[in-house]
Amino acid sequence: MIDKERAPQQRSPQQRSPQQLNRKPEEDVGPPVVEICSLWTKFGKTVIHQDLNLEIYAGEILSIVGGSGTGKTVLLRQMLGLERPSRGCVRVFGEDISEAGPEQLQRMRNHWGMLFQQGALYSALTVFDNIAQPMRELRALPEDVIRDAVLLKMDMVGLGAEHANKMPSDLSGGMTKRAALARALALEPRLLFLDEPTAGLDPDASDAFVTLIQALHRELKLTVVMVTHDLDTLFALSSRIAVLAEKHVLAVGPSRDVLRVNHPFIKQFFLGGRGQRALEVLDERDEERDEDRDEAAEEEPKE
Ligand SMILES: Nc1ncnc2c1ncn2[C@@H]1O[C@H](COP(=O)(O)OP(=O)(O)OP(=O)(O)O)[C@@H](O)[C@H]1O
Repeated sequence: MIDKERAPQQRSPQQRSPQQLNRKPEEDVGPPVVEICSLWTKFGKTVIHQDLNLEIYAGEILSIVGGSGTGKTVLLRQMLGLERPSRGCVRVFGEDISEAGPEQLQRMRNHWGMLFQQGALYSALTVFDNIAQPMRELRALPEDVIRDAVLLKMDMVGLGAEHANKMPSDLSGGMTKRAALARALALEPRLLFLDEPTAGLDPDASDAFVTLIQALHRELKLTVVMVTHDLDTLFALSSRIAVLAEKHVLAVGPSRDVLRVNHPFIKQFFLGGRGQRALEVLDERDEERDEDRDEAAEEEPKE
């Protein structure tokens, strides 16, 4: 039987053209932490991903953007081993998660944290028990060690110990995100997945949460994979942006390079009013960085 998807097909010029932008990080970052190769996802006859490739490197914050229904969440779930692709590989820390059995999957899951947009916390458990839960599941740590670790994680995300016995329903939106982040960091992962981390937060809480993620990324040397629609969050955090369109990664690279790609979705997504405002923030950040660099150069002793 002929596999229609593998057989040569008539394609539009746009599909035939090479990927418009595929930029790796500039510095030498070693092998990818996540590698997605030739991935296809089909639900019935509907093709969501078609020959999709993406590599995510240690220490970067890689953001995935795309129109509604382009398969961002499905891709994230495939990286987490919650769904299997129809075809292709999803390697995380060098192991093919799409081939992994239940035990291997459980072991692999201990190496990453996930902040879900919805259902971030178990509503019937206190903040403390929510954060302790991944540690308790290991069945290897004594309760006093778990207690100290939970309080440390709470401190890391800016949640005072006085919130430990609160129920999730007693927390503000920002505090709920912080508690969920503390839980995602419970097992000291090297890789963190964020699904719409600032969704539902007011602008101040959103800015504060972005600042927290920046600090944790830097201090814990995390690799972060994020899905977000929010341009402020996107530009503030991303080392690189991967744009999902036409069933594959249309462009991947630093924000400025992606913005230059001439594609209708990219123009519409980034260059409307919201995009202009976010770009101004990016410009300000670049200027501040240049000024810091100039100051540092002036302070350096001359030989
Ligand atoms: N288990 C499933 N069975 C059938 N179709 C599914 C399944 N999961 C996802 N889909 C479909 O796959 C497509 C991609 O879904 P996905 O949730 O990944 O999109 P998305 O890019 O995250 O969209 P949004 O930005 O709106 O959240 C959608 O059309 C969705 O209806």
